[in-house]
Amino acid sequence: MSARFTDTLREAARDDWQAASGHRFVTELGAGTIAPRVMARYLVQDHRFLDAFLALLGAAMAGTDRFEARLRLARFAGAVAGEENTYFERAFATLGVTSETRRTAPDSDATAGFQAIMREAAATRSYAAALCVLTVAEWLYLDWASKAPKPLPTSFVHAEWITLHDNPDFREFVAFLRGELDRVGPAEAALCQFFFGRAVALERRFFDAAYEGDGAAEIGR
Ligand SMILES: Cc1ncc(C[n+]2csc(CCO)c2C)c(N)n1
Repeated sequence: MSARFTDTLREAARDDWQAASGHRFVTELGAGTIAPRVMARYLVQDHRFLDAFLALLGAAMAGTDRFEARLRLARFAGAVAGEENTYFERAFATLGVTSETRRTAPDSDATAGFQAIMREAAATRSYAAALCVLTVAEWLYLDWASKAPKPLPTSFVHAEWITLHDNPDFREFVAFLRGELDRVGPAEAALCQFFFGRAVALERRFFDAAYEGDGAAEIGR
């Protein structure tokens, strides 16, 4: 039996995939030992990621050839715009991240890189290219979150960031994205490799960035 197209893409990006899904950030999050300033720095950047992510979801919604897929993407967009946003607000309040910090902290290179690749994927007007970046962002998060140790850490800031990415709805959405990419990707295989591989490398860098920048502008001091 031949491998699924999405398995082939992941295999080609294996080093970065494993480095990201087994990252120090993931281990410390699961153990509940992550430094509050690291978590704060990560979430400030991730909230910006979410904005470009929704724009990319819109591009996929516009680009798909199937009504069923458009509905599924639209439902997900609604869920993201609702629930996850309240997580960020509650987490920022608990971590003492002010609106001033959220506004003025500069984009990390990884954040800028993600915003660029999401814009680039949207600009190709290729449903497959948009799906590649979306699939990496969801599937890689499901991968590490589903391997988190139980019981979950006691703080909602940690536990909810895990359960947001490891629950039946999310699992089903990843399965949907992979199915779509398996369906439309092979016709644009080179383009897919290009976007998928770079997106995985950016996920790794995004976690790295949470541990960088302990300079004067550090969040949480
Ligand atoms: C760098 C980074 N990569 C992937 C995700 C995962 N993710 C992005 S948007 C979204 C939908 C709402 O849960 C999910 C799961 C993230 N948060 N940050």
